[in-house]
Amino acid sequence: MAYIKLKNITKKYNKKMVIEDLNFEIKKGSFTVLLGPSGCGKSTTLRMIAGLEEISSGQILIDGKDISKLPASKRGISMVFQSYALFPHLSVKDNILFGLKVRKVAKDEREKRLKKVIKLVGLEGLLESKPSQLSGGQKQRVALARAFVAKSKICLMDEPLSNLDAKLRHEMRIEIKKLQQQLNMTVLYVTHDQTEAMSMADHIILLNKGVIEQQGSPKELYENVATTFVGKFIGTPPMNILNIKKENEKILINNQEINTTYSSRITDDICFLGIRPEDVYFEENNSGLEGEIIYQDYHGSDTILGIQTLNSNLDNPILMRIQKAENYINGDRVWVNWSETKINFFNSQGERREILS
Ligand SMILES: Nc1ncnc2c1ncn2[C@@H]1O[C@H](COP(=O)(O)OP(=O)(O)OP(=O)(O)O)[C@@H](O)[C@H]1O
Repeated sequence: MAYIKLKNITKKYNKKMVIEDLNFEIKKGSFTVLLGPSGCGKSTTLRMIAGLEEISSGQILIDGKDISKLPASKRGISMVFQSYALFPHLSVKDNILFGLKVRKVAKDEREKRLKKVIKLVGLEGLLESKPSQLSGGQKQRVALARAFVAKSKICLMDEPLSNLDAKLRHEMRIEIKKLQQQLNMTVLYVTHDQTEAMSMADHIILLNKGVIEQQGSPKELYENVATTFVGKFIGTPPMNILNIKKENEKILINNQEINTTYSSRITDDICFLGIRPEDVYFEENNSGLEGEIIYQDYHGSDTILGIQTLNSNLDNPILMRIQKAENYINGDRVWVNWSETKINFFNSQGERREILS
């Protein structure tokens, strides 16, 4: 059963529609990530659930109860912000306990919870420090401790790791996920970073311009792409989206004629072919699509090659991921292909079309 439910949520700022008829459900104890490009309405959605922003229409239900009109303090939700939102003049301890003091939680109980949470997030020895004396990672731990000490069942996190360096961000991802499981919290986490979403989420809701493009587990979004937008958004590097069209019974991909077994099934509405970089391979016998290597992006265990196909004025090269790239140099003429079972087809609107099954 849904624990948090958004029903027909609309949000307008003045006359500008930012969220339009948004519906989704979140399961109790799950880690859900609201993902999408900058400006798509993620923070607005989170802030409406928290009660920091009014909804224009619709309903927000928690455990079956409509909380749309409840003030933020009565919703039983804690929140962690990108900017940490710590009080600079208060110590770590007082920052963490601030909310409990406001709510007049007894001193004994406060101390008990503080001890537990400090151990949980690893802030021992820093209780008397001021935020200005802490690193970014330590400040974020204080913000997490403050959210956890409230013992709310729901925690909303708005890009909490964006201000940290790559290594720390990676460590904190694992820690936050671990803490969420230990505390059995329901987390809704906002990010524009798909790698973060893929590594942390049980469930991803991918937003585009205020509407849901696709939702599901990370695996579902990677392997069962609903639209070209999802293909281009999920995956490092993203899915290759190539032009495909039928002309006099011939199939042209990026303006090159290619032999396929599926040509009879290509209908006029099919406009794009999607293929993951790991599914692209070199064709030894000079068949497939012809192109030129234009860049090599070395990652140690593998290399991403960018291949510009001939006769195409497209900006985007075909990306392929290979294990050993030392035999290739930029400017090499190559032929690439892919297994037909790995192809995704899309119509002119970018929606997936099943034609091979
Ligand atoms: N207070 C406001 N007044 C007017 N427009 C706003 C306000 N807050 C947000 N918006 C607009 O609403 C849209 C969604 O903003 P929101 O901050 O929710 O996006 P986001 O997906 O969280 O983006 P980011 O990742 O950049 O934070 C944007 O077009 C933004 O300009």
